Amino acid sequence: MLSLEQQQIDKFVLHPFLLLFISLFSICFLTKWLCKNSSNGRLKPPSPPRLPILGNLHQLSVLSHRSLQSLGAKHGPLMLLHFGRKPVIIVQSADAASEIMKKHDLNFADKPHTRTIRRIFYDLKDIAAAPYGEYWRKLKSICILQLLSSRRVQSFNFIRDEEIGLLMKKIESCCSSHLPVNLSELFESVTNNVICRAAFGRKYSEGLASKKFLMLLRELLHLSASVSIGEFIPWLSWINRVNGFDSRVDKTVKEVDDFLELVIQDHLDGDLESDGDAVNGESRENFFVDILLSIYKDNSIGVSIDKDNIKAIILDILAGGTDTTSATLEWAMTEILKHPNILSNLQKEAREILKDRQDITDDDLEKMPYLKAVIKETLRLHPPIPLYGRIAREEVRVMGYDVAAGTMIIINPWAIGRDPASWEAPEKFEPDRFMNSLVDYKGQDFELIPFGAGRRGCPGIGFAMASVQLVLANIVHKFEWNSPVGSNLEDLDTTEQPGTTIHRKHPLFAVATHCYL
Ligand code: HEM
Repeated sequence: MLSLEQQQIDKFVLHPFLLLFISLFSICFLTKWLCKNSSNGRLKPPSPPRLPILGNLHQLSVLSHRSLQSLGAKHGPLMLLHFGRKPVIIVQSADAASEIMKKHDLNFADKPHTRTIRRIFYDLKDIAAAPYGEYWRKLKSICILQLLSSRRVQSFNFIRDEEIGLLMKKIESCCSSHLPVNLSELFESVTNNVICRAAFGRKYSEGLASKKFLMLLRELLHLSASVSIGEFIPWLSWINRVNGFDSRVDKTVKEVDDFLELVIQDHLDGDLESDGDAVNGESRENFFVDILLSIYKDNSIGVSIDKDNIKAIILDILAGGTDTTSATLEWAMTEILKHPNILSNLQKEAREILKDRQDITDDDLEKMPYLKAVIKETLRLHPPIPLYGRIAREEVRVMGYDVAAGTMIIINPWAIGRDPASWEAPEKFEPDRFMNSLVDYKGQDFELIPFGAGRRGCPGIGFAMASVQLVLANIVHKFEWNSPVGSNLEDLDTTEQPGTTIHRKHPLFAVATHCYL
């Protein structure tokens, strides 16, 4: 007789036929899984099922960073999608981003572009879309060493001071008439004025011709952000010809080119001083157009640059620097107003440093760690460019998966900034998390990469941050803030407007209740 114990053990001892069946079933399952995830012996990243023709395009909403985050939660931080038939790898964790932009940075140093980007940026003669190579290297070094070096950024301090002074006056006049301030509009205009004065030596915000240029710039940004279905499903390219998109691009490109041609000619002829908004007495060799023209004239960098190169670089700087900076200000102020304790911490920090002084200097900013923490927290939760791309130049293995040459890579800094694997309470706006932390946004810490990283990382961080810090410090120091009648600051709407740069859907209005000017 078998003991009860022995009988129970026997229940778990498998019959040899059952064992064989389970082994065969496992081998079949494994082979099927491997076949699905590999081709020609290559192991592909996990991938959601796709539709014929569309691939995974139907799974993307207009706020693609959000749809990709949800898909990534199911399929992992490195995921393969298909846009039409085009394979696209989505990167959504700090580790995966570090593999792309640190370990294999050289291999992923090419940038994707659309047909519209090629048209707008003079056949990729700019910096941001230029293919990796000698030409891009030379332009990037002009950008880092000459246009956007910290010395050059400092040399524009007087422009920032003047423009922020004007901004304060506009807010003050709303304050005395108890009118709500359209902060979104003011942020757009101050960042535009600063960048135009640095680029051209004058601003383009007043007068008919200037306003037209601003509208053109807005249209250009809008068009360059539009990705048509024909990019991924080539036989549908005709749609853009029929719906008027192509002719809209042609018209805007022509008008922007005419405008830039005039600006360049003015600078070549030395006509700048005749303009009403010209910077009085400021040495002209500081402005971006003049620096580029002197390189063009002496042919001093080893590759020749022509007028189209200059126009493309200037457009890059205007397109890449204006919208992103104003979006950062908009989101920072939205979060500050939503969190009254953060506003009062910022005011306390500024007022303790300034005592009875009114004007904030660069030295004061150095002593404002809480302000810097608020800006980092803003860029973590609201990176202005929530998705940016790279192209694999050669086949390479990333996190154990094979990535074929030519594959497009999309990095999602928005999802990475909210990844619970990197951040505690990721959805909360808590600047204090940065107070005793060395994590920074300069491209070394892959959990916070709003400016990208590696060779193609943003060269404009110093330029952008100089304005963001000074505007925010002044706004919180010089005014008390409240919500417009009938609304509550804590309930401020944070809906996003789709685009390459993510702004608020609705402009940010607030009431400046007390002014310390
Ligand atoms: C808050 C403001 C800004 C943000 C969030 C931002 C973000 C970015 C990002 C994500 C990239 C792509 C990085 C990559 O692929 O790794 C980039 C590239 C670039 N940015 Fe910025 N940017 C800002 C301000 C500026 C400013 C003020 C300028 C110039 C005045 C500028 C000029 C450029 C240029 C020229 C590139 C192309 C670099 C290359 O391809 O090598 N950016 N930026």
